[in-house]
Amino acid sequence: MLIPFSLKNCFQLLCNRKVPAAGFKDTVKNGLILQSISNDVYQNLAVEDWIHDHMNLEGNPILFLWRNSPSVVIGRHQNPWQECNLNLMRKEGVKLARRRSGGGTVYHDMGNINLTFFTTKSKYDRMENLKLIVQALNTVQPQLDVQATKRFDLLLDGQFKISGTASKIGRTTAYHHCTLLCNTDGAFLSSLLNSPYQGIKSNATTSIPSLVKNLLEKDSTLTCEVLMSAVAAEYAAYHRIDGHIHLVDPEDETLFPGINSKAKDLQTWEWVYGKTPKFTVNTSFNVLDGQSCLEIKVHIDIKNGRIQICNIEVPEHWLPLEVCEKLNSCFIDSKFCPVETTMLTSILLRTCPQDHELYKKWYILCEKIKGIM
Ligand SMILES: Nc1ncnc2c1ncn2[C@@H]1O[C@H](COP(=O)(O)OP(=O)(O)OP(=O)(O)O)[C@@H](O)[C@H]1O
Repeated sequence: MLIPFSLKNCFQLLCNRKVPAAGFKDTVKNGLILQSISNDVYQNLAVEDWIHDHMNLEGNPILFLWRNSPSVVIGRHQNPWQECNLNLMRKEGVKLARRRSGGGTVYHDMGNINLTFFTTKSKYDRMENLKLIVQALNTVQPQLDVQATKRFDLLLDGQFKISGTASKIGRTTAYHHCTLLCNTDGAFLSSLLNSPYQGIKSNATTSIPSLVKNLLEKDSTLTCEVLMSAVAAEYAAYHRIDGHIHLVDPEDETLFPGINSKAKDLQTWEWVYGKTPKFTVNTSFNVLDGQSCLEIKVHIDIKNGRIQICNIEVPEHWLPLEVCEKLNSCFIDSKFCPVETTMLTSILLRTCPQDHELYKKWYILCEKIKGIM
């Protein structure tokens, strides 16, 4: 008996089943195309996690299309302080997300499409997916010169990056996700992906900056909507599946049981900042001492996003050693993150020296150090 087609049927049958139910193959027609109705980066990344963890993709590849409100997305093994301007992001309300896949940092906004290709591990093939995108682009605009590179980027006119790739390979399933720049704010992208922090040393993966360009600059008809439809049509033709794009709500627990807790996990400080590979900061700054300038040196070791060692070197005549050591120890175990500095501020204020002059110096140093977090 053929089961009437509904997305919920598909999901229930594909979840945790080694073999699709009898008749089901005809129903799902060997694959699905989904599009998120949410523009929240954490919710959309949670859909990826959920599909990766729960679905049987044997013979049933899935294409997931999604877009986000302004967000910077770092790779699994990256250091956000090295990759982006966190202060600017906070000021402008740009979200920071750490994805589960490796690779470099990309900027998402509503002018950027994200495409996730889910397959079994054995069917995972990034070049095949990129060729499919190129084919879709050529269908809507045959004059476009787009090539896939060995690094799995897509280049326009041989030099401008329009797509970056990353992937996650699990025990049985895998996904390849990539971006596609249609009409992104390029100037904003550049300023956000420019770290102002000095003196960071780490083994984290570093991004490889490229010149980027929007497809819309080449042809004003190449909007995100047009490109999403074109890729979906190409995908359907390639896999010989129903080309209908199913809209999904990443908050729908009846479709994705447990998904909201996945989205919550992706937003935690422990995941976004705490997963940063250990790193050190060696920096210095000047403070005024009457008419002259004093150099203050700072060395900080950070592990799991928390300060393990903090050494502030100040000329003793300016701030007595015992006061400086007290300040160092206040920073130990605090989260290296400006969002968390309100808590740190209260600790620092509770422990600051009573003496008015010392208090002023203590305060200047605290503000300078918080500025590098
Ligand atoms: N949405 C985007 N689409 C394409 N390129 C982007 C986008 N956002 C930023 N970029 C460019 O890509 C650079 C990062 O590229 P990088 O190769 O390090 O990472 P990636 O493309 O995510 O993945 P991978 O490291 O796996 O290739 C950024 O510095 C910027 O020049």
